[in-house]
Amino acid sequence: MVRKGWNLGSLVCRVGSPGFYLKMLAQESIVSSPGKVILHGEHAVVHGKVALAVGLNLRTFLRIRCSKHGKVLLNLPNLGTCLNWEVATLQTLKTAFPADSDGPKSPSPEQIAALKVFVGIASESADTENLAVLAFLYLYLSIGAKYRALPSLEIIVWSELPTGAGLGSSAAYNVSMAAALLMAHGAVGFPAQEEAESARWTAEELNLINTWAFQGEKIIHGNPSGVDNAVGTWGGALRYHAGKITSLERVPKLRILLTNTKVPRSTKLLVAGVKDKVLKFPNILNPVLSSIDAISQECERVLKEVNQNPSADCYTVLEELFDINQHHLNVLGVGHPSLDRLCQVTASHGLHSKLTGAGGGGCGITLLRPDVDPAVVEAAKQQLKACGYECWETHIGAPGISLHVFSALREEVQKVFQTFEKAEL
Ligand SMILES: Nc1ncnc2c1ncn2[C@@H]1O[C@H](COP(=O)(O)OP(=O)(O)OP(=O)(O)O)[C@@H](O)[C@H]1O
Ligand SMILES: C[C@@](O)(CCO)CC(=O)[O-]
Ligand SMILES: [Mg+2]
Repeated sequence: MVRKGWNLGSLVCRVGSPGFYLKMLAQESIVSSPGKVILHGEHAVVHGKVALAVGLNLRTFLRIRCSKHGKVLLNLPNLGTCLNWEVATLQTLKTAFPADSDGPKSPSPEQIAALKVFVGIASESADTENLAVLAFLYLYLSIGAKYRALPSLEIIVWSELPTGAGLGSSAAYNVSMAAALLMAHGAVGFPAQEEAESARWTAEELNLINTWAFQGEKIIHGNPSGVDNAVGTWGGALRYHAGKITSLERVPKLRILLTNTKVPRSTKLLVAGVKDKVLKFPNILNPVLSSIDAISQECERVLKEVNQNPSADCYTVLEELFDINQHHLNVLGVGHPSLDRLCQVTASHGLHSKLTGAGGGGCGITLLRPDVDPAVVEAAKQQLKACGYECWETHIGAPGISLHVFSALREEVQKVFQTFEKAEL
């Protein structure tokens, strides 16, 4: 099957032909993955409960160039980080990443320790920004061990998402990285360009991308459920339950006001805190997790009803579910005064909010009814901005991992990559 997939001159070549991968070594590709909003189920989903999550119309873009200069360049402008290594130096880590015929595996403590020593990160460091470098190295070396090659690469990752704010920035990073590295090894092909600006992979290839991305999330989240990388891979609206992913068909175009409290926090530490609390108070908190599970399932039922015959009662139920879940998340210990303030401000305008993602600061979501008075929304936004928060209306259901033709990217995104065109090795 002849496919296009190139940004430069739309090189046309036959996937799988010997010349195909040689051309890959000289060319570049740009992929992107969406952020996400969890409607219900954050934290409970780590403990086997149902979560409902949707793709967000803010994306992380990754440009990969295979080259022959014998180096690996990792440029992360959102973190102000730009690192490069000789491939020969990375080869020294092969002992921790032996050739492996199996598929994706969880990072071992020994591999993490070896990577931390290699990068020079103190073992007890909780600095989440370093985790991006560890996640990249883990994926580069593990996928290289699987496909028996450590290619010379230049990778730049740039995101529209606020990092560490609960919108799945780590998952969008890991999904984009997994897709790009698998492409570099020819483990996933170049999808037919259905639309001018992006293209998508087969179900089997998406599963492979998602499974590798999940390994990267284990480095950044510690004990992730997998819901975030699932949304980053498939996009749309998903029901996630213990690894089972169900696309929610025809989810209504819920109007959501997204608010970033800008309070930094670490998903890894928040997830670990909830686990410790559940272990300490199982009889108190397991019922809370079960109640959140029921909230997710009731929300799913109501969303279907909204589709069939939208009524005011449906939105009243959705608002009540937001309120109940927010209280449960406070009980789990992942609330924050900034999120309480967000809920109070919107409640004073008759709107209902809850945190989204790991909590502890970061982002909250406010449900907007289709017939809400725009003046009410504007008044709430002004008051939230006066709190120092950033808020914007968004729509949900963005597409998952996609391959882009450079010329079809939004000009702003093109400019970002052109800015780094001359990245020094
Ligand atoms: N564009 C990016 N460039 C480099 N690293 C990134 C980028 N986006 C996310 N990361 C990595 O992910 C970390 C944030 O992940 P974390 O899981 O704590 O927050 P989140 O994914 O935004 O929120 P949540 O997991 O609650 O949805 C950053 O500290 C960084 O290590
Ligand atoms: C808090 C959590 O449930 C969602 C973070 O976006 C963690 C996870 O599921 O990996
Ligand atoms: Mg994350």
